[in-house]
Amino acid sequence: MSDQEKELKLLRDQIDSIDRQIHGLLNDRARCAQHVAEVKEKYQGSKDAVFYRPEREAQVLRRVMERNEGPLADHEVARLFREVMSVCLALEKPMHVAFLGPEGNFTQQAASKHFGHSAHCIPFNSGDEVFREVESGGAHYGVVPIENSSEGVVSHTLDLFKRFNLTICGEVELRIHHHVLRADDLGLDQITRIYLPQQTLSQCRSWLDSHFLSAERILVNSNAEAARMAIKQGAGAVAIASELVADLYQLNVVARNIDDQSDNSTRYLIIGDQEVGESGQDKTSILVTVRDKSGALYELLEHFHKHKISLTGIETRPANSENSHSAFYIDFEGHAANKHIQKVLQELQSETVELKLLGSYPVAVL
Ligand SMILES: C=C(O[C@@H]1C=C(C(=O)O)C=C[C@H]1O)C(=O)O
Repeated sequence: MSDQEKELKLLRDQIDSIDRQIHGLLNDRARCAQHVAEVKEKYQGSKDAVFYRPEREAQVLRRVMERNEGPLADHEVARLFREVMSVCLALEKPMHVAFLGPEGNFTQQAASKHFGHSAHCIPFNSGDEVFREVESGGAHYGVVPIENSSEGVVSHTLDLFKRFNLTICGEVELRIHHHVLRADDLGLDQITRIYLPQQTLSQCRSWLDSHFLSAERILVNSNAEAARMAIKQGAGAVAIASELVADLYQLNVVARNIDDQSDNSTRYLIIGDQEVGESGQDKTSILVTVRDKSGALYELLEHFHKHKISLTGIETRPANSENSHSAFYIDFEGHAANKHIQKVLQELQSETVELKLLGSYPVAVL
């Protein structure tokens, strides 16, 4: 055995022994999670037991990142623990998660990022269908896009909260990376047709203008459909889509990260029908309807200012009523169980036409 082989053997023996310990500890953890499930069932009943606890998962992930001393990067260890919790939760109860499809899109990536790969994620054709599936109990949770950093708010998603009585249980932030994909191996040569959905065009327009101004742009319903069309049309056709779509359809990535904003990202909401406890770093979302009058928004926001509560987002939506009312979706820091926040909610309640608490949930960790 050479010196190198001897040194490698010693290190690999060490790795084998560490793997045995990790393996044993993982199964110890899984057994604990099974016991947790038994306790939940014992006290809540097997029909009403709430297995997924977003606040606890956020705390576990935050703690993992805080105590991490490397050499593994914080987000890498957190990603590993995300998957460990995902398999443990699946042992307690396999999670069914509805997402705004089709398969392979960024919302699916957001769902996997949030729930890990042991959750069973099912695509639906519209936000309405996702909400309906969760409301009817067909899925435990749903994942829908709410805001993109370059395109702004997805107002259709916001409006669904008026129609459905579901709560927000969490949020996910996903970095969006678009690539140029094609079936042949011509690289960036001879591109005549580009298949892409409208929102992808909005996010990559400058890059496409400067590289392929003369190529025809054909709008399709999703990045996955763009890939299918690029394959079907063959020579000269490319799709703009994600790495996941490239893998799914076995396409070559011929240009990477063509997003006009290098930090292009989308925020997604996790919807469900449970109240989430405090995690220590939470957000609350409400929908308020007020009578139209000058200074109405000012008066509304005054309450937050008075109690020193930071807003993280506000959107105006038509209130959909014959009276002259305006509706606002407001996100702010803090949990509804907090006395401070309860004060503001009480004040708003007495001054608004309607106040709907959409939920308090942990600030996105990963
Ligand atoms: C184990 C629990 O159930 C689930 C699994 C978790 C985990 O694996 O750490 C954490 C929270 C829950 O989603 C728990 O509630 O503590």
